[in-house]
Formats: sequence, structure tokens, C-alpha cells
Amino acid sequence: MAARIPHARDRQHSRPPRPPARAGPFTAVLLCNLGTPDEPTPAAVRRYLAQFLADPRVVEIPRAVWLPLLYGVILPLRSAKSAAKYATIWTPEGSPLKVWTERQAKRLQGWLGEHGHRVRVAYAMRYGNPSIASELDALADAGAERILILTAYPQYSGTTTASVIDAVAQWAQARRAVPELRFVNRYHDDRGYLQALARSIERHWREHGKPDHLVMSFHGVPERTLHLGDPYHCECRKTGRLLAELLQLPADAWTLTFQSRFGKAKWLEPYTEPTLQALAREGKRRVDVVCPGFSSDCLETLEEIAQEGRDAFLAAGGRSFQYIPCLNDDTEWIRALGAITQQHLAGWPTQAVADPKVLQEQKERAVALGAAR
Ligand SMILES: C=CC1=C(C)c2cc3[nH]c(cc4nc(cc5[nH]c(cc1n2)c(C)c5CCC(=O)O)C(CCC(=O)O)=C4C)c(C)c3C=C
Ligand SMILES: [Fe+2]
Ligand SMILES: [Fe+2]
Repeated sequence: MAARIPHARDRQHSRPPRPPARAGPFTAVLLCNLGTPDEPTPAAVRRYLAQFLADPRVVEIPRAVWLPLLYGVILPLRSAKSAAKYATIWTPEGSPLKVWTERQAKRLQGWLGEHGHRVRVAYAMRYGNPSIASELDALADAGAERILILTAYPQYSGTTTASVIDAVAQWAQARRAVPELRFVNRYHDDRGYLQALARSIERHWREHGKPDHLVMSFHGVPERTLHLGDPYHCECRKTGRLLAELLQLPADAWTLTFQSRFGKAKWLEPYTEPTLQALAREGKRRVDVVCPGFSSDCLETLEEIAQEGRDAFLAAGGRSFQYIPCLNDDTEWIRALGAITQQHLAGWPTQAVADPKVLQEQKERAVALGAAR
């Protein structure tokens, strides 16, 4: 059984001083994703959900009301159910979310290296392991003087992006020498991201033919967060509109939906599953679903969409359901992530290789990206 995930402060006091294995000052990138359990077991899922659902950014209900409900009802009921779902998507290397995030970090480091940036790329999870605090400790202790926090969320939400910022700020509070920090808050309208999505959908259609309808399903959030000013809903809609434009889809050929509703409150609508059922009843024989807000396949895509969504569509009379995988470690996506990272590293020393060809390419890319925005 994995140990309780300690707070950055606990660790700061209990950990023996690290040996000065400093490689000289360097710039680092930390790719931060949501997180996932260590194992698909009720105990591991409970630990993960306890950390996740106790985050006040995620559930915005007064603590005195929510925590007794979380510990008394939600965790006992949900942990085993959720673990059974995780078991259906688990791979020999572990949870898909973690496996893909690790590969993205490795490939991003490769891309940046090829483009003249000597930066170290690591990855961390907001909930579970490796934690943001442990990875930031490791980078700072090794000599990282500048750290770019790259979230795995193309669309900004207080529930996800801001929560990563909270975790980084909490870590910084416990350190004396805090590195320079930067955050990539969003890239929902980034041309490279949208093009990578469009190409992966078109590739799918070249192999499997085109559907009668495309559903773009994003993770939902409570509708209340939209009224409180969370830009998430607008950013999802913009991603959807720009992606449909790139795919040259007429308005009646696609629908944007929100999935993964949690609890009884109203979440962003339209909901994914009832939309799939309605499309089947309207006579759409084949529907494809893509999840542009998830940069890695995970429980929410592989189980909720590719399994449950499929079952719901077919049970309502649909004939063929195809799930289009997330970008994962797609080459064009890594290139887009690299370009986004490169833009945010601007002005920071990354020991760029003084190869005129590489530098010229970087300059042209930056100009093209600037013009495309
Ligand atoms: C309780 C409220 C939740 C909010 C708000 C929420 C927002 C949100 N989540 C993601 C991305 C992912 N969520 C994932 C799993 C997941 N999400 C919630 C709840 C909320 N999410 C729960 C309880 C769970 C765990 C699974 C379950 O028990 O149902 C995942 C997958 C993780 C994995 O291990 O594979 C992702 C990714 C976004 C982008 C978002 C808001 C924009
Ligand atoms: Fe979620
Ligand atoms: Fe779900």
C-alpha cells in the first residue's frame, strides 16, 4: 500500500538534506496532468479520490457540509465502483493517463532538444503520484532556476488549471530559494493543437470512412462555475468551433457536449450520453466521438465514452459507434506542445545551440504562430 501523500511542508521538514548533485543552473518544464490512482484497487482509488475531491477548487461546497459527505458517503460508495472501472482500462505499464503523460514528457524533451533547447522536462500529477511537490523539489534541488509549468489542459478552468497553480504556490511557500516560475494557462485556440486534432480525426476517417455525425465531448463542470466567471465553457466552445472549421463540417454535422457529471447539481449542457441516445433515435446510424479537452486517454475517455457511450448509443438504436483516440503521443501534437512550450520559454536561457539553421527555423515558427493567433 502506498504511503499517505505528504504535504510539501511535511516533506520539507522530515526529508534529510539532499546531496548537492547540482548539474549547474538549468531551465525545466513540468508537464502537469490531473492524476490517477496508483493501482486499480478500492484502497488506492479511495486515496486518490480523497485527495481529488477534498480540493476546494474541485468541489465548491462549504467544507463543513462537503467533507462529512465525502468521507461518510462518497468515498465508501464510489471507491470500489470506480476501481472496477479502472480495472477495465488498466494496462501492463499502469494507468493510461500516467503512461501517456510520461511519454509526452519524454517526447517533448526530445523535440525541444532537436530545436536547440537544453531543458529538462519532467511530469507530475495534481492528485496522486508523482506529485507536483516531489517533482518540483527534485528539479529545484538539482539546480533548476527557472521552471515552466505546462498544464495538460488545453482549456482553462478554475477546477483544473488554477488548482495546479495552487499546488505550485503551496510548494513555493515551503521553499527558501524559489525558482522563477511561469505557467501555461491555456492553448484552446492554438493552431498547432487544433491542426493536430483535425489531422488525427481526418486520419481516422480515411481509415474508417466518415460518420453521420461527430460528437466533440469535453469534461463537464458545474454550470454554476460558468456564472461565476470560469472561462472553461467559452474556451471549449471556441475549440469546438475552430476544429469544426478546420474539418469543414457544416453546423448540423457535429455537436459539442459535456460528460462526466458528478452529483445532482446542474452541469454544463448538453450532456454527452443523452445526446448520443437522441442522435441514435433521430436515425443517425454512425456516430464518432472525439474528446478534444483530454490530451491523454484515461478513464473518462476509454471507459465512459468508448465503453459506456458506445453501449448507450447502440442500445438506443445506433448501428456503429467509433471513438477517436486522444492525441496521446501523436507526433504532430508533440510538435504543437513543443511550439507552445518554446513560446513560453522566450527570454529564458535554455542554452540554445548556436546553429543558424535551427535558430532561423525557430524564428520562422514563432512568426508563423504569432500570425496565426
Ligand atoms: C467532482 C467534480 C469534478 C470536476 C469539477 C471535474 C473537473 C474536471 N476533470 C477533468 C479531467 C479528468 N477527470 C477525471 C476523473 C474524474 N473526475 C472527477 C470529478 C470531477 N472532475 C472524478 C470523481 C474522477 C475520477 C473517476 C471517477 O471516480 O469517476 C480524469 C481521469 C483520471 C484517470 O485516472 O484516468 C480526467 C482526465 C477536467 C479536464 C475537468 C474540468 C475541466
Ligand atoms: Fe474530472
Ligand atoms: Fe467518468
